[in-house]
Amino acid sequence: MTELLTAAQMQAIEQAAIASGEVTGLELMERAGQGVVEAIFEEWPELAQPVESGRGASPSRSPEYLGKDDAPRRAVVLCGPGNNGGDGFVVARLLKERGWAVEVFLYGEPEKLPPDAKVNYERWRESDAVRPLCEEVIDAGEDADLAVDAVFGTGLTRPFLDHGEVQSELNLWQAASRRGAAPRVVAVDMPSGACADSGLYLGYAGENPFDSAVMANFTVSFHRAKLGQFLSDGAVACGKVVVKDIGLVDRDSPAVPGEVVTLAAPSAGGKAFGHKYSHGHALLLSGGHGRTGAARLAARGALRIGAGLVTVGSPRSAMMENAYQLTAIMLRQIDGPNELDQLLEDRRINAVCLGPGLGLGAETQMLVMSVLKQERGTVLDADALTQFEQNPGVLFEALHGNCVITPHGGEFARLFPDLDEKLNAPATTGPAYSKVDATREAAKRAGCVVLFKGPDTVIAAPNGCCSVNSAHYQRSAPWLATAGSGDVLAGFIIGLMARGLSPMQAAETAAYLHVECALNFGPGLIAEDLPEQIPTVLRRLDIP
Ligand SMILES: NC(=O)C1=CN([C@@H]2O[C@H](COP(=O)(O)OP(=O)(O)OC[C@H]3O[C@@H](n4cnc5c(N)ncnc54)[C@H](O)[C@@H]3O)[C@@H](O)[C@H]2O)[C@@H](O)CC1
Ligand SMILES: [K+]
Repeated sequence: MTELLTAAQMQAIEQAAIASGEVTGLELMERAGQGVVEAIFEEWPELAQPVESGRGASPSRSPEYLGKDDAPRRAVVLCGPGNNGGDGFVVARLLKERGWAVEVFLYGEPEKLPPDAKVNYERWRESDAVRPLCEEVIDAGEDADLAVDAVFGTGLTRPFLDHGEVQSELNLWQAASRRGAAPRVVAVDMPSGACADSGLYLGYAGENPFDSAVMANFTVSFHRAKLGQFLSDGAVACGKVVVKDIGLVDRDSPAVPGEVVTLAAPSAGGKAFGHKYSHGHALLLSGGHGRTGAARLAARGALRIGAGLVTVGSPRSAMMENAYQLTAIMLRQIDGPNELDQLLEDRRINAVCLGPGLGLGAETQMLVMSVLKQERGTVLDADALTQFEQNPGVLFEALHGNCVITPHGGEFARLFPDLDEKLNAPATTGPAYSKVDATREAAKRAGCVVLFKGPDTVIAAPNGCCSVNSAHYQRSAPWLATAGSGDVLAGFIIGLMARGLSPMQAAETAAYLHVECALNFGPGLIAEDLPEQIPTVLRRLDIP
């Protein structure tokens, strides 16, 4: 797991390091600029060679040593009014020291630059010009190898909509550069205009920022990745995230609590020992005739992920339909809450999932209430959530600490309309309200773990623990958005809860493995394929 930082957390770490006397702001800025340059050449080693050379040119050669056929590499560097701009001046200088031809543009007034950025501005000005940020960037950049976006980083507080034509040009370059037809775009810390906490582009009310805002081929961040690089638009706009160490140490800062982590491969698992009952018994409730597939998908997920026993509880109308299609999974007839209560007298059934395909109506509400009374491991998904659209408070009162609810965007809006409104309101000031903020508030209100689905799945517990399961960058699996995939996720969670994982651990592990299953299968995936990937995925991750 890696910690993701908000802008405030990063600033607190930086300030503490400077206050301790270990390092100065100027040194940090120099390391940040060095980190960017290092990352550029690691990502694109060919840029270390002068144009047309290819004869073993040294990356550190200065222009006077270029061969007669060699032309220097060219960059445009766009600097902003804060320390992100300061990093940009360092990058410009270091590239120039490597023999590059560099043109620098500044958004803002030089005399207002913060002290460290001003020092680096002046160092650059000793030998070179700085032009105000203007459309000429486009002409200057068209034949360049590289465009460096150092306009705004973690300090963005309001929309950056000025110079829209320059931003959309950077946007076009990052797309065209993949075909080798334009300069590559590197963002320093964040693509400018996107909020480092929420990933939202500020000021794009109802518009698609991906048409016109800055997008990068890759983004170089410092010390730790930022939340906004994994959430919402930010997870698309960064292109890829490289984190460079600038010599800071983590410190607990009571002023800015709230650690959020990205999930890594789980070590939990271990079905190596024990009786089938010691791995728990999960019950999943099926919908009626014609609506049974969702529960079976979830049940298959629960069994594959290692629940000792899995039972589908089915109404009479769907018994035959379920019986034809279940083998290792057991089947019990359950008509209504009384029969459910009777079955749950068997205390070995330690985890219950309901919602997928269950249908809407009074009976669903009674079944949910009946299960919640039992305080057993419970996962509520789909219809079991939508059922409470009119009276979410009733659900929140009944939920307890041994539950996980797994809303997608629509279900989240039904249960938490005010949080959804805040999340989807046009972001105009930074740091903007994020999916992490919304999920944390939801978990507190619901009194249980909330797993808010999406390519940026956020999981939060009522105590504030929070993680992001990102299906972006090297874990991008767009084919996971397929019918029934959420049912399998609910099944994975309940299977792990049956095996004794805590609700938070179960939700995190299931979410991680769900994406791994999709990656393992690849395009063409349908929900039925997901549980079948579990054996390979567990073997690959060395989970016995
Ligand atoms: N925090 C750290 O530890 C380090 C930070 N560094 C760099 O410093 C950056 C943060 O610097 P800053 O806090 O100065 O923030 P930024 O450089 O992101 O810019 C913020 C400045 O611009 C103003 N501003 C915000 N939105 C604006 C808008 N839309 N239009 C006009 N002005 C606007 C703010 O009032 C502030 O003065 C990081 O992203 C990183 O690149 C690095 O130098 C190294 C270490
Ligand atoms: K930037």
